[in-house]
Amino acid sequence: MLRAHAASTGIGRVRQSGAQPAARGVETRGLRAAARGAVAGAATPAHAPFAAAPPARAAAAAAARRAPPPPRAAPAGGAAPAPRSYDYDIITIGAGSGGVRGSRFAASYGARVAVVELPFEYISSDTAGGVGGTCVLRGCVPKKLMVYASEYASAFRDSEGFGWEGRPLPGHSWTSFLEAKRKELQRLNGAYKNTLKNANVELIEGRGRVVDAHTVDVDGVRYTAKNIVIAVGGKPSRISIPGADLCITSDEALELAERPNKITVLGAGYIALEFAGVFHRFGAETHVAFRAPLPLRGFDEEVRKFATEQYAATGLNLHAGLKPAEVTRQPDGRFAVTLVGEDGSRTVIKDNDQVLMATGRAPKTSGLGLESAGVKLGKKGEVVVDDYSRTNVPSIWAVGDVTDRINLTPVALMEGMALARTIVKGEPTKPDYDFVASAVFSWPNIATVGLTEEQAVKRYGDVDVYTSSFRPMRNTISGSPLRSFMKLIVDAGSGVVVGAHMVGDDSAEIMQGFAVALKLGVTKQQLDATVGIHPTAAEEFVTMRSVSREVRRPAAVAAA
Ligand SMILES: Cc1cc2nc3c(=O)[nH]c(=O)nc-3n(C[C@H](O)[C@H](O)[C@H](O)COP(=O)(O)OP(=O)(O)OC[C@H]3O[C@@H](n4cnc5c(N)ncnc54)[C@H](O)[C@@H]3O)c2cc1C
Ligand SMILES: NC(=O)c1ccc[n+]([C@@H]2O[C@H](COP(=O)([O-])OP(=O)(O)OC[C@H]3O[C@@H](n4cnc5c(N)ncnc54)[C@H](O)[C@@H]3O)[C@@H](O)[C@H]2O)c1
Repeated sequence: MLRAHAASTGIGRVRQSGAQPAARGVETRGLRAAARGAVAGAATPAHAPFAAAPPARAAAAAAARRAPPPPRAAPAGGAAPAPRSYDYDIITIGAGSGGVRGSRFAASYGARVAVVELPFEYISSDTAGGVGGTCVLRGCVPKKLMVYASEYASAFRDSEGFGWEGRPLPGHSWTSFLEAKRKELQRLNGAYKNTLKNANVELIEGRGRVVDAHTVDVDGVRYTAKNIVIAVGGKPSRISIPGADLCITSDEALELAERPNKITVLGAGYIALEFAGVFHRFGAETHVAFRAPLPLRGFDEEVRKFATEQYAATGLNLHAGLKPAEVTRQPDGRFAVTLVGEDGSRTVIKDNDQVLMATGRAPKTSGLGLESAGVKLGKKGEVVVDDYSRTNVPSIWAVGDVTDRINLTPVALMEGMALARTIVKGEPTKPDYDFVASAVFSWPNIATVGLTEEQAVKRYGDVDVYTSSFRPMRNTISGSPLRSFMKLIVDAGSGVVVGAHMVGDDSAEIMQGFAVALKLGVTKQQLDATVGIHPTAAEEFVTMRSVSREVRRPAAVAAA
């Protein structure tokens, strides 16, 4: 079965069948389902915050476009007197995961919707972006394509143990890969535009800026809307050290004209470890430098330790407990990175072709006009929203990374869909953040759902921990030293599984199914009663019979 990324689903996947283009086929299904919802919504207009007009009105409104409206008094808090009619029911700024999904669903429920997006470029800036957003154009998709490309290198090496001969390894053309990847991104960008068109969402290309509680400016043209949705996502944030401007970010790492021979990655979060894995598998001498004793802050402590051992076993160079101090250009054009330890000691990593700064991302709110419209921003510049994604200005809402809740595509999709229901259908819907699974597509993969052991102990006090570390069957004769690790965390009181974690091949694929089980409240007993699929690594999750650790709260605390 062929699987491809589909415009319709944000990050969903589609079966390719028949002559119908994959993205289209699924979109039709999605829209049909959504259209059914629209009929249901239309039957109860009294509950809706506004009466939705036929989509044709949106086009007419756009055609009758407009000199800037006369200035309105817009006191902070958005309490400006509302005009009698608006160009749109909803204008969304940003056509990424959250913006596209929310707009599409809102339109399917009958709202007049427009979405504003910057023109397409591979590398984003204040003036460039593209329909599809970060995930599709410079995040999940191109990153995963790079991961796939790099995996062949270790697969070729491992195949020798199984009798495949043919040293040296086949050569890799970076240029052909880059071309293929770019073509795919262009296809996806087009598919997403079609998705919007088919859903009757008007696309306005340009840079959006909020003027007041009901007005958006796009490169000098003003549009009014009953509701404004901010879905502008985030951008890489550079730490302020001398030579920061010499570093690349994830945007550029996806677009390098040549494969680096040596690279240093600063930071040890998702992006750092995923790109480190890619370049390392491609054969680059790869260094990862980070401040903490272990990478992947926020992950289960035991998982962090195990993953660190595995990263080291692949030959990745890890530099723990070091702060980046400076990046300089050497006379030969390459780069030197200086790191400083807590004790003031200095480590210099020389001769890097690239230095990747993967030190986090920041909400893209500067210059968006939010403060002058009275919208409250947080410390990182994130838009502060309530449980329904509403800001302190009642007609302005925000979804996705710009709100800095859980910065993942499926979460942005969920928030967009919930918001469409809230605004258009008049059914206040909170996104549900329980048991959001995620994966780090590093070498090896890490996947997780639910609580870490540390969080579980804090929440439940008495916790049973089941762990298993093993050499996967493939690696018994492939020669790869890599092992896998699985961990289940059980609330000892109820027997409910509250956390599942894995380090190893296929862990992202395996964890998706366990996320469903945990979301439904699976107990350890029910996992034990499940028959495994043999021989797989996944079966280990249903065959961990002996408890590795019983963590119990101190008697005094239990008695209190
Ligand atoms: C390298 C990388 C890898 C990632 N990998 C994964 C992964 O594997 N899995 C996962 O779940 N998540 C991943 N993410 C995170 C994921 O990409 C984001 O969580 C997701 O894209 C957030 O969607 P969004 O709608 O909030 O914003 P975005 O997708 O960022 O979309 C925002 C859009 O708004 C546009 N915009 C910004 N300002 C304006 C303006 N003023 N006017 C008009 N348009 C504007 C931008 O051009 C952009 O298209 C990754 C991120 C990165 C950077
Ligand atoms: N596979 C996925 O699902 C995936 C992949 C990539 C990104 N994402 C999302 O994007 C978000 C951003 O990813 P990210 O890796 O950029 O962020 P992150 O928060 O995961 O990691 C940032 C890293 O930079 C370090 N850092 C921050 N400030 C620093 C400083 N001043 N000096 C030195 N180090 C510093 C942090 O300690 C951390 O190691 C993630 O949190 C995740 O939600 C998800």
